[in-house]
Amino acid sequence: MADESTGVRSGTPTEPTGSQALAARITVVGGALAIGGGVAVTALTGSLPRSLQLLPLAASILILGVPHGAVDHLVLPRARGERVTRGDLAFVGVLYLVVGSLYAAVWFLAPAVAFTIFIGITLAHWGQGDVYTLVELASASHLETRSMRILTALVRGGLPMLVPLIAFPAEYAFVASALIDLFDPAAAAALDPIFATTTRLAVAVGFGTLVVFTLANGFLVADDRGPWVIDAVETLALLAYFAVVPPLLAIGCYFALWHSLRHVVRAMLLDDHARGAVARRDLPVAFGRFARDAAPLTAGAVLVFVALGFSIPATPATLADVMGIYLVGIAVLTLPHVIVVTLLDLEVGLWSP
Ligand SMILES: CC1=C(/C=C/C(C)=C/C=C/C(C)=C/C=O)C(C)(C)CCC1
Ligand SMILES: [Fe+2]
Repeated sequence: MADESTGVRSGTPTEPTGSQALAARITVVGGALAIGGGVAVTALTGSLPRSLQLLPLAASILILGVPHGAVDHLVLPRARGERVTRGDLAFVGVLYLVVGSLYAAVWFLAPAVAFTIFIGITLAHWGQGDVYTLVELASASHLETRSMRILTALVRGGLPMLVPLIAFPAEYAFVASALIDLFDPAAAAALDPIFATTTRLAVAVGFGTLVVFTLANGFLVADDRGPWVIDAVETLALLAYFAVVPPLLAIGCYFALWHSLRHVVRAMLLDDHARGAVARRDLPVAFGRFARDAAPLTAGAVLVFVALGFSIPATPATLADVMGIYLVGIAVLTLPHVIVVTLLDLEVGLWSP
């Protein structure tokens, strides 16, 4: 069905199909809920206690967040129009086992290094997800070159990873310690220079320059200014969002309703049944299909979190410890997930336009 094509191989943006148009609307609604909800809660409550700020992140264990990666064993064959074979399952299983174990070992041996890697992976991965949505669902003509796509990925990933560092250094340091202390309470001090005013100032100037340069360049090269406006509005809205909403709350809402929802929609468009349901505007069926596909490995991920909780040197005693275990678990599962998503990107030519 050419009408339902989800390929971007041509490099030339095409008119979105019916299911893509609805998919794009879903991402806009999710994004507006995350940003509107986060800003409204912050405006109404001032500074919410951490235990309440953590609620969206906690919900992401079962809602959208963890499940978005739990279909990794299905997406590649579906993107190729093939049936899912035992070989596909084995490939993703071994990938998760090998890459996840190696990276878990880094957490045990050098937790401050592992944390820094985590921030870098997340920056690249959340950036790559937004580039996919802009190219595929918003038909962004200003992202026709690989260099514009890479710049945009750095901007989009930098918003959640760098703006909180500039705006909320104490919260950022708290989260860094919560994760690192699980393995070695002395190790977090190595990251102190990152939170120094001069470092944050340099990050602010460097990242601000990148944002302005990327948006200005996009404006100049865009054939169609509509998608560029979407890109610019989203970028500035996320910039403001991460600058004012306390990061635990901000990241929790963003992870579920921005990054994960966008990937869930992408996965639904790759599945014949879910895509058909989206085309019929039957969202309960589309999300139901996704939930069924994601359920077994979401449960598997929860087992990984529990196993991690038992393996760390410390005995988890506080909410910060539990949050730390969840985030380290996500980190370990995210590295293989990034490899699958990158293969998926390559499948549709996202990085060779
Ligand atoms: C919670 C939190 C942080 C880190 C969150 C990260 C790094 C989350 C990564 C999630 C991933 C990779 C999900 C999978 O797609 C920061 C930025 C230190 C700031 C303080 C709050
Ligand atoms: Fe992801």
